[in-house]
Amino acid sequence: MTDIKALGYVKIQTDDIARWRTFAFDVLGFAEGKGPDENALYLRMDERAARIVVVEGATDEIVTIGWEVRDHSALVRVQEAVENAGIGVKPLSVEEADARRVEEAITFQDPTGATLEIFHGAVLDHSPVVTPFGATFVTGGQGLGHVVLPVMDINGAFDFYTEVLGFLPRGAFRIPAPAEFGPLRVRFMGVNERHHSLALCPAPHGGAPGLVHIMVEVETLDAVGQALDRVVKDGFSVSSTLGRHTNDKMVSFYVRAPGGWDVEFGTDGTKVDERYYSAEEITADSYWGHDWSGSEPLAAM
Ligand SMILES: Cc1ccc(O)c(O)c1CC[C@@H]1C(=O)CC[C@]2(C)C(=O)CC[C@@H]12
Ligand SMILES: [Fe+2]
Repeated sequence: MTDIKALGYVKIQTDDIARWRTFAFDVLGFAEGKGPDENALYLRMDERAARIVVVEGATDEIVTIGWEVRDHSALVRVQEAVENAGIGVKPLSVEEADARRVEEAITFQDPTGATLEIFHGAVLDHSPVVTPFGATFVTGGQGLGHVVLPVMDINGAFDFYTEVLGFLPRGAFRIPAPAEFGPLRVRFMGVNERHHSLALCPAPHGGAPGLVHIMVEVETLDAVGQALDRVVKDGFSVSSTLGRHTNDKMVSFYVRAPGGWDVEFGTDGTKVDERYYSAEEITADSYWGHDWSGSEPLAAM
């Protein structure tokens, strides 16, 4: 089993922090947290000080993906595995760990070029999680949600995540491609009961934003529908209509975030019990819905 327990946090950079503030708090309905950077947005979903941190910058991109381990020993084991794979690992300084509200973290680049941080000892904020529209986010042992990364060499990246970091394959979705590419598959991977905490999507990756989407889950269908109402009312672009996925059974919609990637906002995801699970290949992304025809092209990926 992997030492990685969950998707812990993500840090995002945007060149339009004002639009992101509206998107995060007035539209999606995250709770507003506090943190060391006065200009950053701290999106709270639960007792963690922040699950999503949005910082101002010249470009729109994913800055870092934080994966959580149980404790110091687990962190050392992950570090050894990554170094044995020939990848350089750097410990974060005490100041850097403090800023992330974790006890200890290491950082390195994954084969897709994404900056990963492995951490333990998340610092909690015990003040009530007051979301502006009353939604409750589903986190806990299932972590923040999931991230989908674009990757040119899907097979190399999949091998790294499964063999070096110990992610569990949670099925695939074969996508049409010319024969010379060989079979191309979106690969789903999990580390806990959430069906997938990570998916790798065969796609050109020319740099920023380096992200296809981030999924967050709420407890009720009403909270999803109400968020979709606010998305439309505030003029954000719906990338995909409401639908139910065939693998994680989640009912979700996708909205274009400022920065040219999507937020998937869903509910009713299934929980995987590893004792009885084997990875399967889906042949449709959804039972119904998920019409992508209105989607704006992804930013320079
Ligand atoms: C198929 C699927 C199952 C569960 C998910 O959480 C989920 O996001 C998906 C869709 C994955 C993938 C994507 O995000 C980018 C656009 C893609 C490639 C499609 O056009 C179909 C599958 C989509
Ligand atoms: Fe997704």
